[in-house]
Amino acid sequence: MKTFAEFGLEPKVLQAITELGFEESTPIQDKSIPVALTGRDLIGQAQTGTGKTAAFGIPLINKIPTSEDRIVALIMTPTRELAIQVADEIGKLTRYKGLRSLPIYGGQEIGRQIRALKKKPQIIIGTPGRLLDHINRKTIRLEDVQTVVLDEADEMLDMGFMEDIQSILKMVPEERQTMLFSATMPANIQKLAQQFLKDPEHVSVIPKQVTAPSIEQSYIEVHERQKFEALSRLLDMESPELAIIFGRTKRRVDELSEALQKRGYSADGLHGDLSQNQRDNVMRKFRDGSIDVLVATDVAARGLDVSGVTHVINFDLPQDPESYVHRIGRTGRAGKEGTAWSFVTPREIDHLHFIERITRQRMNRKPLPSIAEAIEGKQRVTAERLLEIVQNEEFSEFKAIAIQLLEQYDSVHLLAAAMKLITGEKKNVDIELTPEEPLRAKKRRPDIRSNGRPFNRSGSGSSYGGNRGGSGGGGYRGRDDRRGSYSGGGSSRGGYENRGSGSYENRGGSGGGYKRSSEGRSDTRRPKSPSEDFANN
Ligand SMILES: Nc1ncnc2c1ncn2[C@@H]1O[C@H](COP(=O)(O)OP(=O)(O)OP(=O)(O)O)[C@@H](O)[C@H]1O
Ligand SMILES: [Mg+2]
Repeated sequence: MKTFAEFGLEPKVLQAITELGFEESTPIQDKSIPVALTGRDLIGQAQTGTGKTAAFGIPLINKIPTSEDRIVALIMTPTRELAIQVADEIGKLTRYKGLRSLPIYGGQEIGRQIRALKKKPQIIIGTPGRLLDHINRKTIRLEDVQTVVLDEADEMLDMGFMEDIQSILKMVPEERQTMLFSATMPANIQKLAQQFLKDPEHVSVIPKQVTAPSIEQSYIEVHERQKFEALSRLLDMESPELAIIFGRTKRRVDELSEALQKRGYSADGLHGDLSQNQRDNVMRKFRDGSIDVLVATDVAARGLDVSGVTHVINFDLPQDPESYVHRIGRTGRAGKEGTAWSFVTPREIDHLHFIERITRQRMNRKPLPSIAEAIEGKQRVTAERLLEIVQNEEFSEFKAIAIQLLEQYDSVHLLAAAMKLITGEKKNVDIELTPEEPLRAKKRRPDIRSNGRPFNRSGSGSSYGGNRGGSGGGGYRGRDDRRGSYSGGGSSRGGYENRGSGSYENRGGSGGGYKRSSEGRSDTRRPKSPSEDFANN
């Protein structure tokens, strides 16, 4: 890995990077920053949590002159929360350079955005719907834009933003640099790339598995009606620092977060039907730790970076392997460890294996946590809290009473009673959730080995289309075959580039591949469109 000083960046940008605490570049930064600095178009793919934001943010910021007072850079994201977060990171990176950046997203009062736009930001980070709104009102002009970034490009397509993106990019001069970034690059991205990118360089840092290696992945087979009990035992057993629980629908998220609150967990829900104020509040509480469980639809699956998320739980399995990859990628970020659990109903086992095959990562099968394990987990947390106080806090005002009590009672008895008090009783409330239909495995099983179309890797320097691989090779090999990791084990060539054909991101095309067209989807899939979970972007 390189130090950032080796990229020849402006001192003020370097200073901001140092302040963020980044010592070395991550593999995707290593590969894409030099390419992006030349002004070339770029398609960047790397696992979740490996610093793609800075990979496009740093070169973008580096090239904007401080004297600039027009909008010269545009970053698009699929969700509002992600726009806010990316704007925040860009803000930190421009701190010493003194550029102005502004998030523009649906749900926020437009007048407020118009006032902020009068301060002449050079960088806009927005969701497509609201951006178009401003373009139509002529409160945003894109005729001077020189750099466009589509973060989570595949998700924007999946959400039906293709037309919006087309309309937006028509307003941007053709002489520009365009970059696409995501951890997953399904085949439909080619259409977007062909239309909007010029001879892009493919920068891919993906080892055999597209999921981040630092995430331990397990599943529990449960019946639909056992799920809530399983969840509460799992939370007790594991005692996450922060956890994100994904549910399939908004109703599910509402019911689940309410149920968790009733049982005494500090939880709240996030989905697209909440007002933006509510959404902001929930995210703020989760980021500052005033709640420790975030229950969410896939609106939270992409890009969100909250430090301290130790656990991701798929209360309901996601429909798409991509979604699985992104959901679990909310943990195990920036080289940290993470744990992902998925609940699978007996009828969904095939679907789980399908996800395993596509992601080339086997999940460990685990039994339903027992009541004893749940209790043990809670006791462990109590003991930790107690020791924390013993070691780090002042409690001398309690000593007199402690001595008095010890004269009358046995110390083990006393301590056990105190622990019982701290742990608290589990609130015994009956919980009933509306059952969700099981997901069904695809009718036509895609065989990822027979449809190999390797990406051109970084350095080969050409676009999609050429370089088609044959079939065979590169099949699923199980979890012991991990190669290459974020924390830098193994060289990037050996680790990331020598996959056989048939890799995850190259499905699609004709025959047998994992398709994203509607015919390929199970009919239980809920439509995902801007009007659904991501309303009013
Ligand atoms: N060079 C670096 N050194 C240390 N930490 C870094 C570095 N670059 C980025 N990070 C941190 O890593 C975390 C993940 O970065 P980021 O959100 O950009 O990941 P990502 O690749 O975009 O993930 P996703 O696919 O989930 O969107 C952030 O907290 C970021 O500040
Ligand atoms: Mg990201």
